Amino acid sequence: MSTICAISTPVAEGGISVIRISGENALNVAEKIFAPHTCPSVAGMAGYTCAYGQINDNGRAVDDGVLTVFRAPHSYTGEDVCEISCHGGIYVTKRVLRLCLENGAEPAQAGEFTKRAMLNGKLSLTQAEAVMDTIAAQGEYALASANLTRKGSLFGRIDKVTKELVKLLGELAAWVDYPEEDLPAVEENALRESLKNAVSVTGRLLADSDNGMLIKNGIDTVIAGRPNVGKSTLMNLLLGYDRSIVTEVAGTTRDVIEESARLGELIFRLSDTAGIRDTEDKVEKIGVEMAQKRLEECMLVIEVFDTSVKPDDDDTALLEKVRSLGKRALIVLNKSDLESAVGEDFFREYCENIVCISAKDPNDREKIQHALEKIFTPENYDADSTIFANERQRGCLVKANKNLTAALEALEMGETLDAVTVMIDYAADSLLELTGEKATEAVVSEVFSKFCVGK
Ligand SMILES: Nc1nc2c(c(=O)[nH]1)N(C=O)[C@@H](CNc1ccc(C(=O)N[C@@H](CCC(=O)O)C(=O)O)cc1)CN2
Ligand SMILES: Nc1nc2c(ncn2[C@@H]2O[C@H](COP(=O)(O)OP(=O)(O)OP(=O)(O)O)[C@@H](O)[C@H]2O)c(=O)[nH]1
Ligand SMILES: [Mg+2]
Repeated sequence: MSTICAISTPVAEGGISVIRISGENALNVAEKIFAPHTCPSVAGMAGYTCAYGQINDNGRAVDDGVLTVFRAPHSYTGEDVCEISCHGGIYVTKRVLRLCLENGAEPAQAGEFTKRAMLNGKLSLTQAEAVMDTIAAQGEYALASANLTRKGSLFGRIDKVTKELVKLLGELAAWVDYPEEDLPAVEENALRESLKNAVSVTGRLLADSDNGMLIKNGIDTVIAGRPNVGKSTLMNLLLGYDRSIVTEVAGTTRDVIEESARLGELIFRLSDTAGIRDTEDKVEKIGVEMAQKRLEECMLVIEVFDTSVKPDDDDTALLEKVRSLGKRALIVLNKSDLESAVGEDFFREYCENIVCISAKDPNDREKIQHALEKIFTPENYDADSTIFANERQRGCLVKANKNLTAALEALEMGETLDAVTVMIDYAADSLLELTGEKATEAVVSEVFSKFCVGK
């Protein structure tokens, strides 16, 4: 395999930059451009050692720097790796990269270091994806999840099910192909139990993947309520700046206003919507329809009520709708600075998460944060098992889960074992694609194309 090189730090001015070289010629390339001061030769350097020295272009000094050596197979990629850290100027960094290219290394493709790590058995495909999640993580939960997956927790869970399915397939194949042999008959009960277990594990992973996506992309949240209750005021409070227009006119917000807010460790993708009510106004009507649609799609509803007036039919309709959709919800009883016309009790039967605030009071932002953290605490969604699924992994899981469910049904209906076998086969394939053990070149390329060069 060729020897590749790339700048592995951001191409921006900084303290130092790292140029990474990987492949069987890595030490030869480094030898040609780096003259160590602190040891006799690059070729003599052991793995996990470094040297201070001079970076040279045909004997002309380019910079002084530090060379770190990793010896195959003990490196990130599993190959010989040399890392040159030079001063962190954009020009000098690119100059060192060019030197590497002129001395026998080839430019790395996006994600190629990690791809090689995978090809050399250092990482599974899901672990490689977790490397990317680690880089993208913007908070403690996201980092913890990515770390779990990188350490192999997702791979381990899938691998266990896959191994069982493959074993099952082996037994089924032997039984179907050589019925005359005196093989132990496939025990239908045992088969059913294995399938049930596989359905449940994949189902559980799918449920967890929602949480993974939620931590990664932000919680898709709709702020709903009838006109004038203070939805836009609340939106602005959560954002910390005035994004939505606030007026005393009912029907002010007509479009869906979307913006991300970070509260503690959680990121919320907030949508401020038009107040839901019957209206003849053409524009407002469209806004109300959009609000209803978003309400059905979202992951969390913040239901806002004006407690200075008695709840009306629109309020009750919203409470009932959210309850019947089974959404995670927070009830915000707003305008607590005014005299109250309705008690908390009225709302409690609809949802247990209730908070009383005045959206005009900046101090009350914290109350909302605490209430939301309670809904999304790690205990409430089992952060330990949170799997950082992305769309690709999710797609594979959905396929596997569907086929396993179908196989189980077929078995219950008394279909032939041939038919059942085909479905288990599909399911196993999807799981092997998930972990990368049987992913096509196209799938692997797609995954790594999302990486940056130098990773
Ligand atoms: N300078 C530097 N820092 C870095 C990286 C790097 O490539 N270079 N990494 C790049 O992302 C991450 C660390 N990744 C690494 C993963 C494995 C090995 C390694 O030497 N593995 C050996 C030993 C394993 C063991 O004993 O636990 C091996 O696999 O045999 C090194 C770095 C983060 N920091
Ligand atoms: N006294 C008091 N007034 C508030 C509070 N929150 C919002 N308001 C006022 O209520 C009025 C309506 O606020 P908005 O935030 O525009 O209400 P909305 O729910 O977005 O209304 P629409 O966009 O029309 O659906 C404005 O005059 C706000 O200043 C509060 O906590 N206390
Ligand atoms: Mg509004």
